[in-house]
Amino acid sequence: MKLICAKDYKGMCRQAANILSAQLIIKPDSVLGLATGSTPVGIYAQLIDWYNKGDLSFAEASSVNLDEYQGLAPDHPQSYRYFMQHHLFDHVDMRPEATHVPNGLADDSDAECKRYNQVIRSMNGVDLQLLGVGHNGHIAFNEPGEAFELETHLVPLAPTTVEANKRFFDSVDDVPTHAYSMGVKSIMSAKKILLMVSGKDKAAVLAKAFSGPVTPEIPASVLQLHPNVVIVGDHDALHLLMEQGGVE
Ligand SMILES: N[C@@H]1[C@@H](O)[C@H](O)[C@@H](COP(=O)(O)O)O[C@@H]1O
Repeated sequence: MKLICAKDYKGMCRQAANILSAQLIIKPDSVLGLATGSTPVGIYAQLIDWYNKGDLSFAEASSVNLDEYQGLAPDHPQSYRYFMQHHLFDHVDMRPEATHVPNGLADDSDAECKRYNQVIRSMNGVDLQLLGVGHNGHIAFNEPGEAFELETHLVPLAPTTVEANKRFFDSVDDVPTHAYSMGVKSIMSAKKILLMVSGKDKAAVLAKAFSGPVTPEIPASVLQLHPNVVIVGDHDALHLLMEQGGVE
């Protein structure tokens, strides 16, 4: 596990964008596992900037997103499909048919999970998986207590996750109660994982995840078992983990 500590959010986004763009330069047809949330907004902005300067192309790449709220249409401003269009896809040369996000409006949730697993399998593995972490240690929408062997599944969101995400909606009642999420097993099959963490409020969970035991109660702790993880964060998020010496 490698730890990169930047002084602030801007610096960490630049470092993370360096890693993702190096991946695309070395392997232009990379399969990128992409994430949503407020943390990755800055890496996408940096990548768009480099794309506009002609330094980067997504033309041969494809992508698979971690999750999507059940019940939200792709053009709903809080859907993760909308987020990806708005923060990345609409601004770069990624082929629209090469971008994949679960369908929040699927009638049959079991069939949608199977379809999405099939999409992931047909891509022969994710080359680089971008990840954030929730305050309770969730990765994608894998909430505490969920089995590590799950692939894409429908998740009832933890009350703390609904609470944390209500800032994006008009009221807490508008936050969907369920989401489609890649499972821990799908995430762990990526060849490389780039975990981004920012802010003081993530410091405690990060330290628990990487200097404590591997346990489904803190889903991010499973990343200790992955052979190729880079954590990129700002000092606010990483200082506790570094003090505890949790990462060699
Ligand atoms: N499903 C997403 C996660 O993929 C994300 O990592 C988490 C943290 O988001 P933020 O980066 O806004 O703190 O929020 C959501 O629950």
